[in-house]
Amino acid sequence: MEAFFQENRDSYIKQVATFQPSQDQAQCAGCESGEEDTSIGVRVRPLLPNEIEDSEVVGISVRPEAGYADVHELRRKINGQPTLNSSSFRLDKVYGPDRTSEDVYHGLVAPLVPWAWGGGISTLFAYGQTGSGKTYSVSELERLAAAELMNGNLEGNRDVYICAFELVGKEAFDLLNDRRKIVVMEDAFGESQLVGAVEEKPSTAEELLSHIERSMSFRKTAPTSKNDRSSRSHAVCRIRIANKDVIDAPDGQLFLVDLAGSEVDRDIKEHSRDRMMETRDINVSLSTLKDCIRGRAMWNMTDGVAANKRAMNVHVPFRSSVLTKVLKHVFDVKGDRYCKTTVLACVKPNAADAGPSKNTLRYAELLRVPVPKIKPASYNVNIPSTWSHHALMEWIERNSGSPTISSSLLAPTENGTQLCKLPKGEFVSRCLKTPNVSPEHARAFYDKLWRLHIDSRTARSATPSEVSSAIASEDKASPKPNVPFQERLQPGMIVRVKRRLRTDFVQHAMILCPEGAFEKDAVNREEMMGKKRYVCAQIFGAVMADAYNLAMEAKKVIAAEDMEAEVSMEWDAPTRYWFMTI
Ligand SMILES: Nc1ncnc2c1ncn2[C@@H]1O[C@H](COP(=O)(O)OP(=O)(O)OP(=O)(O)O)[C@@H](O)[C@H]1O
Repeated sequence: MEAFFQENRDSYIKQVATFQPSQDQAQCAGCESGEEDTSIGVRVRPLLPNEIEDSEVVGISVRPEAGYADVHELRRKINGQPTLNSSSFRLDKVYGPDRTSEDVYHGLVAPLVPWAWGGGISTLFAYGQTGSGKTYSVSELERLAAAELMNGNLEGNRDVYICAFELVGKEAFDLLNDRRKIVVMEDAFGESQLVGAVEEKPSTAEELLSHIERSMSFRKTAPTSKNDRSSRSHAVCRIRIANKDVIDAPDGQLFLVDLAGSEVDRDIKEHSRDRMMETRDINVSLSTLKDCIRGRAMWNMTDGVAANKRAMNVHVPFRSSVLTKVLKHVFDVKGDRYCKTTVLACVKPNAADAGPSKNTLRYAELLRVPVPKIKPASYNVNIPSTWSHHALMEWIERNSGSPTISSSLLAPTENGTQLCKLPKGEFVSRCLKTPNVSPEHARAFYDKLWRLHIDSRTARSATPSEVSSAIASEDKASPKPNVPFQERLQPGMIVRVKRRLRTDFVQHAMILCPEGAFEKDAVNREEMMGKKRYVCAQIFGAVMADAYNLAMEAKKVIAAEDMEAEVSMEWDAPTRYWFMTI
């Protein structure tokens, strides 16, 4: 085949230069977009000086406006004549050899940084054939992301932490600590932890970059037939961002993952047994990763509604490889945090590598989950995902308590779905921009919207009357607002206890009955003591922020004078916790 290619080289170059896509592809430009939280792009690197010296031929062309990359192969017809066989692949973003890393960053990667800064989880994966430019691209993109994170243009006070590790087979090694072995474990809350990993806390972009560069120098490399310094591991750089303004907000996380290069069978024939096993492990984990990214994108697309038949068929096998286990929170559909994921497929431009490039692009195309053309659901006051920007503004103005949270500061452009996806830290920070809004108020309002959203998702299969009655009961006004608090005390009421009685955990209690209610002389006893006392069940703070446990077994007698205010809490069946309402 090599001889056949060389004989027809000039004709091949001419045909590639005059390649015309089919009419329907040319017209398809912009008609279909991928799932908005997952974007897939491709970068074709330029021919390298040594490849130009060897007179290698370019076999990939790009059509960035239409979103296509075309791979051209020379085939022999049955009559022995050469013919051009072109395969076209559609992606969200396409970058040709003349595009810079800055172009790739601004077009594809930039949204990940503010998302993580606001408390969300963002992940960039770069994958492709060995020698296709993954490490080159990821290190450039890391440099640009580090500059944006640390240049002080992003709003709010944050602490930035970095850790870097590589995954080789089933093992993990710390790239910031002399490649010491670390252990990936799932903790009691089901979160993946890196036991023994060193985390650095840089305070400038230069410091952050120097940690990234140091980690790269420890990475395991080996020569392959396509790259003298091929990375034989998946390198993961995790930048954790702690919100100093909203202490209990979950940390934002930015993962930058440079995946090990995939090799095709013909390139691994010369490998030793160990190298063959290593390559097999890499290919298996890449295949699992594909299933996970695609499964998660499909789940997001269905908005997690289990009643939806499509969602029930979604399987995300994140436990099948160490790589996806480490990134569990990105793929676990039971997690309650929205994630942004970007995949950069890297390909070589060489005609000789058309086969592997087609594999990379086919894989990339598979990750794209086209958005089905569904008629948007009509507006429903109880379903935030149906709210337009205007309806959302009105809802915020009416339901955010006192003082009213400014809707234009909280949701300047968002609609209901977008606001529900906003990470908690970002939501609370935006609320705090309204003067006199306290962090507790902001958090309670976040919980109110989130609960409405969860209720609307779980109750979509219920009848409309069931849904509206469940939600209406949440917004009930206090029945006797003008009667003094001490005179309204009654069983079932939740109260805040005065500071002097509080322990670290107990600030609230539910009144069960007057003290001695079951004794014959109950009334006399109350009169004798001259003050009302109640048997109360204590309410403890739960592990989740703003959540509480009612401990019926932990009873305490509390005098009415030691109770300072009524507190409104709601029972949340899905989480089995009590939550404070406004
Ligand atoms: N966009 C680009 N512009 C210029 N040179 C590039 C570009 N992308 C990659 N290169 C060069 O191509 C070579 C291979 O790139 P790199 O090592 O990043 O490949 P890789 O995909 O990470 O390979 P492996 O999987 O084997 O580690 C390097 O010499 C790199 O400098």
